[in-house]
Amino acid sequence: MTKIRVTKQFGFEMSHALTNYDGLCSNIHGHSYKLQITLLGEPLESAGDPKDGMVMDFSVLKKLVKKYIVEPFDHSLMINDIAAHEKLTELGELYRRQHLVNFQPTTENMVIFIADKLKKLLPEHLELFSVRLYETNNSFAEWFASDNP
Ligand SMILES: Nc1nc2c(c(=O)[nH]1)N=C([C@H](O)[C@H](O)COP(=O)(O)OP(=O)(O)OP(=O)(O)O)CN2
Ligand SMILES: [Zn+2]
Repeated sequence: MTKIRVTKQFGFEMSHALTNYDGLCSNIHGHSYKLQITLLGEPLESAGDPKDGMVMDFSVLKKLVKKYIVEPFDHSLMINDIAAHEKLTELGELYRRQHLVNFQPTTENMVIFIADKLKKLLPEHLELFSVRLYETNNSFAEWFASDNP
């Protein structure tokens, strides 16, 4: 059987701040993130099956990633919870979409977070091959399953 990689691309708008960072990104600012999810698997060989010829139906992958990643992240603020907690909780009461996370919200840490989440949600016969996240047009981080056995 032949293994094939399939990729679906997504976008979301999110703001963040890099707490204690030694530059402008220590301030709250936003990005138009571009996310690419790649799965590895064998195309189904089952004549007559609605999913014949597919590793995973792109529309099923879209629903999954939108529900668990894109929709919660879109138009939200992600902040490291080592930052002033009380003030952030107050802010959260004013603005609902706030993620207090136990990591610095860099592109690197976000791909780790996204990969960990998606691995648990995929059907067993499919492997999450890679996650690529663009923070700007010129900067991205990638997670590869092969680098993290
Ligand atoms: N290794 C990382 N370095 C930086 C990250 C990161 O996630 N990983 N993030 C930032 C900031 O969030 C910042 O918004 C991006 O930094 P910078 O490249 O300086 O931003 P620009 O808008 O100048 O990006 P261009 O692509 O060059 O237009 C900082 N570093
Ligand atoms: Zn940034």
